Amino acid sequence: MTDQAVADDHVLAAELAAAAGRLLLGVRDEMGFADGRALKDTGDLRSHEYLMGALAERCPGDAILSEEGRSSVAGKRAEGADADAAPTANTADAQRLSADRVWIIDPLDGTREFSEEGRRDWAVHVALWVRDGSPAGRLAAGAVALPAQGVTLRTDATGGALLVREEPGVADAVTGGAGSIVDRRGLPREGPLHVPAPDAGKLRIAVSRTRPPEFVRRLADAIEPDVELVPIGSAGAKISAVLLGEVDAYVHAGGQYEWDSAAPAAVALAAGAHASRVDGAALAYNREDPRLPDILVCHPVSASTLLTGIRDVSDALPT
Ligand SMILES: Nc1ncnc2c1ncn2[C@@H]1O[C@H](COP(=O)(O)O)[C@@H](OP(=O)(O)O)[C@H]1O
Ligand SMILES: [Mg+2]
Repeated sequence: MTDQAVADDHVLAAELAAAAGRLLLGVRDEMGFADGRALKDTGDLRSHEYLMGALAERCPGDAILSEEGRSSVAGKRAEGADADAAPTANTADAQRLSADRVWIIDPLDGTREFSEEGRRDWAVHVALWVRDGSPAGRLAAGAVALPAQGVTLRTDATGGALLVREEPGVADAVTGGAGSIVDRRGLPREGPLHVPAPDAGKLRIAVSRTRPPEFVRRLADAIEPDVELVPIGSAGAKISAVLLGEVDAYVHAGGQYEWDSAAPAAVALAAGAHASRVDGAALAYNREDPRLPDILVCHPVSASTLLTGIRDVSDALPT
């Protein structure tokens, strides 16, 4: 076992995220949108089982941390599954914390949006953390599939990031989280992904659709550029929107877990973005406690404005 990602890990992350995404599109087609609860649970669990099985087969020695593999995930039932069958469990904590390679996955990020007809702001996250000799280890590979938008964003073996367009024609014109129309007809099948710089004097900040943190409104008032808050579901879809130039930043605090940001942060860093905690500290993964409650992703030119602005409104930060 190496302590670094090998070239195939980047490809594998993207293949698995995209395949889970296709599975989820099939679940939506099969079940429709009449029973949102059943659709969410079935999507979460079927994608989880697919990814757990595929990773166990392709990387049998690696540890896995999945949102749906926790012992606390109870009461969810996938349609068509054995009612008594519990989700496949994560690697035990003690083993995960001493492992050299840990896959951190969110089988369905933006579960709420997945269950709403017509919404395309939901994602599949597959990230690989490796022990690299440093105390915190590092994210070595990551992929974020946006199945309803027909694209996957991923890291590559050169240290950069790629935008992969799935099945041309699936999503030629797609609706972004804020209802904007994003036309991807001209995109090549695969190309380099670099975070674009914002226009001067203006900053579009993505926030949660359903629980936008109040402090981001305060931040918007406190900083110099003219700020527009753009509600989008899913951490992966929001960070992808930054990397695709649909917004300029994602700011969140008040609660989240490692699986919500590991894969999108890996891609963001590889695409040249700034990605950190809201106090500027590095994002750290494969910790004993998977809570990772806040994050800032933006182009590096906006980082000091946003970090200073956040510090200035820190009395409003959720505790
Ligand atoms: N305050 C909070 N506490 C815990 N998780 C949160 C959270 N705010 C957002 N999240 C998680 O972050 C992801 C993106 O949320 P949002 O769309 O509101 O921005 C969601 O993941 P899941 O959909 O995988 O549960 C959501 O559960
Ligand atoms: Mg999530």
